[in-house]
Amino acid sequence: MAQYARGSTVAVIRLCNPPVNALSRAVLQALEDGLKKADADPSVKAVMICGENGKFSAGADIRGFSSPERSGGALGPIVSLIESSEKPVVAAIEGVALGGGLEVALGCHYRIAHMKARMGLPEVTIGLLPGAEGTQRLPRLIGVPAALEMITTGKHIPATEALKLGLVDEIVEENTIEAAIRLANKVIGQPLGPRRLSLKPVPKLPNMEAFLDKALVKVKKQAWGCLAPELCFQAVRAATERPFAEGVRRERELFQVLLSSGQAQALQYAFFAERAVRRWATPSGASWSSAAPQPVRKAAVIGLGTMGRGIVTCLVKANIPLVALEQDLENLNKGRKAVMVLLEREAMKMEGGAQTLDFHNPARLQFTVDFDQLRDVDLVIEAVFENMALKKEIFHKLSKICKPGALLCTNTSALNIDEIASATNHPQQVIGTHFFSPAHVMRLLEIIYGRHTSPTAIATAMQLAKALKKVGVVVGNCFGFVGNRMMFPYIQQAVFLLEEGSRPEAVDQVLEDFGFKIGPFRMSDLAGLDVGWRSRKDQGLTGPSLPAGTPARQRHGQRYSPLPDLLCEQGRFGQKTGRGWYQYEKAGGRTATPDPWLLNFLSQYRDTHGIKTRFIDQEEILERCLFSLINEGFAILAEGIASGPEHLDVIYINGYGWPKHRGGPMFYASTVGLPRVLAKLQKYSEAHPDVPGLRPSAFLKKLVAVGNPPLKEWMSYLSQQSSKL
Ligand SMILES: CCCCCCCC/C=C\C=C\CC(=O)SCCNC(=O)CCNC(=O)[C@H](O)C(C)(C)COP(=O)(O)OP(=O)(O)OC[C@H]1O[C@@H](n2cnc3c(N)ncnc32)[C@H](O)[C@@H]1OP(=O)(O)O
Repeated sequence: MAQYARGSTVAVIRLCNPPVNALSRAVLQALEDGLKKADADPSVKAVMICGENGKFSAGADIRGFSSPERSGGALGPIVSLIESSEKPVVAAIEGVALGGGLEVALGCHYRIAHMKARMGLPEVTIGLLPGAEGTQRLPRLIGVPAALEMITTGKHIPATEALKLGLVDEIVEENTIEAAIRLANKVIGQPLGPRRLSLKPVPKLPNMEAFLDKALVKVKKQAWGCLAPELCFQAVRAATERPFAEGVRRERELFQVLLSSGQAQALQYAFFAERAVRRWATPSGASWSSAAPQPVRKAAVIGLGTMGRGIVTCLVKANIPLVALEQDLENLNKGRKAVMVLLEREAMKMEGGAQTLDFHNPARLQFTVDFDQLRDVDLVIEAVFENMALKKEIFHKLSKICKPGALLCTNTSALNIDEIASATNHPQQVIGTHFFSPAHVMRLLEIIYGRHTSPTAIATAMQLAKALKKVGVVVGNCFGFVGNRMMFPYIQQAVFLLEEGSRPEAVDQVLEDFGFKIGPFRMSDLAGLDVGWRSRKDQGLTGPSLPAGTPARQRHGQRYSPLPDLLCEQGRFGQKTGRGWYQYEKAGGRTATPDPWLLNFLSQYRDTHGIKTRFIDQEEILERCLFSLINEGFAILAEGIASGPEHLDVIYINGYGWPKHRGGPMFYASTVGLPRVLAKLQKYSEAHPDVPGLRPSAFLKKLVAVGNPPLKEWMSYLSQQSSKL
């Protein structure tokens, strides 16, 4: 809704639709009614538009785009109505003015913003473009380069930057509403023509064509298979080439293309999925609604290897006082230097912003080898080597040293949280916090509760994720948790495809064309093949503990590929050694080129094992890799390891480079259609009966049997008893 109130000369229209004043159909109707009322009232000389509860508006109601009665359609004409008003209209921007909200403000003749307000046209991030004439008005107001940047990236800009760009006329530190009413009174009677953006020309650039050509290259490069950025670009280009009305027509055409694209639906699903995972729950009944976090006033990180360094950097950025601990002075000094380099870099990126990094102050960041320094911390994140015995030793020590109630987190990517917790006297305070490398960059934090983890511990870890500006996803305890567990069959299929006749670059290409930033072999080379090798040795799948006489390509009666082990035995660990699935210019090099040695090696391997090489097409590569990953996802859901498909999707988008415009693996499966996923898995499983990862999960079969219900109904088909937790 929108409330209409009339002062002595200025009518106030207040958008109200909590929590963010999204522009629903009802809000738009009320806005239009208010404008018409103000127009018809001779005592009203000016109009002020603002939002309730200190927020202007977060734009169109995103849920409306996927509902049969779409909400966005009516906005463009209302923005025109505002602009054509014969009485001055002032926008009072507090909190956020985003998307359609900013487009409303662009229709106003004047814009005044609070210092702390943020503005942006983030439609591109949900697969759309500003469809209420914003792509035509913004370039006229702030020029093509700045408008293009805002529209194609969707970034939010602070009020101070908006003022510099000319997006707002004034910023205030105190009462924005009063300031806007003062401004409205001041401009009564002044000519409105120059204030109507649709009448202004787009500011010229010395070489507009060359600028646009260059900008398009940049947009395409950043878009990575996503349609919206390029169509946003085309809409802005139309503003530079056509009169306003024609530009608006073009904007509408392009908007329609995006609206009906699967990508917009996937991105909007991802938007809500990211919010849905904040409402965590466990099978035992603990949940976000009843658990309260405990404060984290001081934290500690143990281990300053690659992960620990990134974690320290995140905590410092979140302004949490911190103790960083290493086992000896040599490692401490090495770690400290590396942390300082990261922090200096971060500080440079933040230069000019409101926040500064305080990392030279020992009261905020202390380096030590003394466990006693951990006595007063509220939370510890252990980030040492992935070794159970070592982790247990550390947790045993922590349990004795840390104050009662301190949260004990382990950064592990696969190890059993319950076993680690068993080394302490406080298993309820032990929780897994799986960071992704580089930890100060990647948004995902997988939060793993064990059998005894308390709801308070989960709530505190979720609160920590928020403080670190990460997406926390709560999952149950099993080998590899959610992300890596789903990754195992995907990688396994990729390797089996090599055995059968494919090449690393062919497999990578298919998955990169699908939208992954990096295919499975390039990814393994980047992460280091030795990591998986060590884990397989610990599991007794390879190495000295493998019983004599074990068949080379079979473990526990299932198909096994020793290819990655054989590469490791040759010292081919990936980028770090300059050789892996690819060859690199040098050890530590990053440019992967196909390696003739590997092709020769694969061909010998096939000969040794009597494997007949066959041509494998792109469809098979894609389906075997993705459907086995998705299949594992269904098993995870059925076991109650995650409480919904959204959790798996958020994990994959934020931690594993899954293309967001495809909505995550489970959403993707729903778009492919579960009957098709099932049929393909059945086909591949028949061809490879010794590969359990291709055997369709019972839950997938059940969903197909009940008629392929929409994703949001999947979990209702699981009985309570099916959860193994
Ligand atoms: C029929 C054919 C028509 C053809 C012509 C078409 C013409 C189209 C015209 C206009 C088009 C306009 C396009 C748009 O405006 S699209 C929307 C653009 N806006 C956004 O993308 C903003 C999204 N929101 C955010 O970035 C954040 O939510 C923010 C506002 C910054 C607040 O962040 P925070 O404080 O962290 O809070 P939450 O993110 O948790 O949000 C709180 C709850 O509000 C819900 N929310 C937020 N924004 C929207 C929205 N725009 N629509 C619906 N709901 C929204 C959010 O989901 C949270 O609720 P919940 O936790 O229940 O999920």
